[in-house]
Amino acid sequence: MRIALLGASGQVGFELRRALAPLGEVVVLNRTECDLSDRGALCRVLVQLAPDAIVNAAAYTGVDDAETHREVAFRINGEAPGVIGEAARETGAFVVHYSTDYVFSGDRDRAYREEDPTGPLNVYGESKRLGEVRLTESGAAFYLFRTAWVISARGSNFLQTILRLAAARDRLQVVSDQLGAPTSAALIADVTAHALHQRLSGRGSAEADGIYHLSASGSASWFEVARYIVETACGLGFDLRLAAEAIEPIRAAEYGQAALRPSNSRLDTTRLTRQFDLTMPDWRDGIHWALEQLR
Ligand SMILES: NC(=O)C1=CN([C@@H]2O[C@H](COP(=O)(O)OP(=O)(O)OC[C@H]3O[C@@H](n4cnc5c(N)ncnc54)[C@H](OP(=O)(O)O)[C@@H]3O)[C@@H](O)[C@H]2O)C=CC1
Ligand SMILES: Cc1cn([C@H]2C[C@H](O)[C@@H](COP(=O)(O)OP(=O)(O)O[C@H]3O[C@@H](C)C(=O)[C@@H](O)[C@H]3O)O2)c(=O)[nH]c1=O
Ligand SMILES: [Mg+2]
Repeated sequence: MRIALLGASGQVGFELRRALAPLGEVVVLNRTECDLSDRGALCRVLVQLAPDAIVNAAAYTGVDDAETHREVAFRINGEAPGVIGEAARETGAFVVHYSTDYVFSGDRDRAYREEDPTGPLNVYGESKRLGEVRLTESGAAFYLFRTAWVISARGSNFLQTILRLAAARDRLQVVSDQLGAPTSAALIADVTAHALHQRLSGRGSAEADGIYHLSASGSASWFEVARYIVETACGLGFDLRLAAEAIEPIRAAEYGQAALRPSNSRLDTTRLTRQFDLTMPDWRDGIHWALEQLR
């Protein structure tokens, strides 16, 4: 079994290197070998390698930056998944790709299901939605995992940002009108490996290919998540200036960022847990684990 891995230096990609290793030979294709913004090179490298599976964890993830870098975000997040899909169809490879809660507008009052209509509020979300469409249209066999609020002990994410700010400041304002479930990169990688192993070993059927929502269970606002991070870090002995009680809730409109974000980012994981016989752990477990790793 040969698996081509794109985006191995990212949060999810790093964990995938570990999680996919028992499935076979993992061929890491970094940006110099395989730039997702170079259509021709991407297709050529993948066709030449002819792997059994292509796992694409590479993406343009700067949500605010994407507002002013629309073209590059669309090339990497929108067009590249189509190119990967075409190469996969040509060589018979199975594709794993990732998308985001930001494909939704967030105006529903329940967790989003796979078939709910999309309606991105920002350029990043629009570009990721185009990637979903392009991969689907390519005719390749795929799992597309929509995840949300990725955290990890490495890389750039909300957990790292809050720890950095908590070490330097004694007051912090965090938005309390956006709900979701922080999901650890390790969980995403482990679920991917489990699902891919079933599919490639012939125990998973092609009828179950397609889109799955993959997030930790439970939900909270960014404000509640920030308080949990600081409380837990203090309990684990981190040296922080900021006390959890000194974090104040504010509304997103007051915080003011370049890109709009959905107020409801909750994903319904019923399809995933039923299909692969899984239980999604609470979001707090992922944060706790990442903090223990950092300690
Ligand atoms: N982060 C989050 O909160 C969420 C992420 N997702 C999705 O999950 C997936 C993984 O995200 P995450 O691990 O957080 O991403 P990261 O931002 O941590 O990593 C992105 C990866 O993509 C690579 N990359 C970026 N541009 C290119 C390019 N032009 N050619 C080749 N490689 C490139 C980066 O390489 P380099 O190191 O060289 O820059 C890096 O390895 C993505 O599809 C993302 O959209 C979904 C929901 C939430
Ligand atoms: C650091 C900070 C953030 N915030 C807010 C801003 C924002 O609404 C929220 C989270 O901040 P971030 O910059 O981490 O959010 P963001 O980069 O939008 O995170 C998103 O990334 C992309 C890639 C995804 O796909 C999404 O699932 C989601 O994880 O917290 C505060 O209110 N105060 C603060 O001090
Ligand atoms: Mg960000």
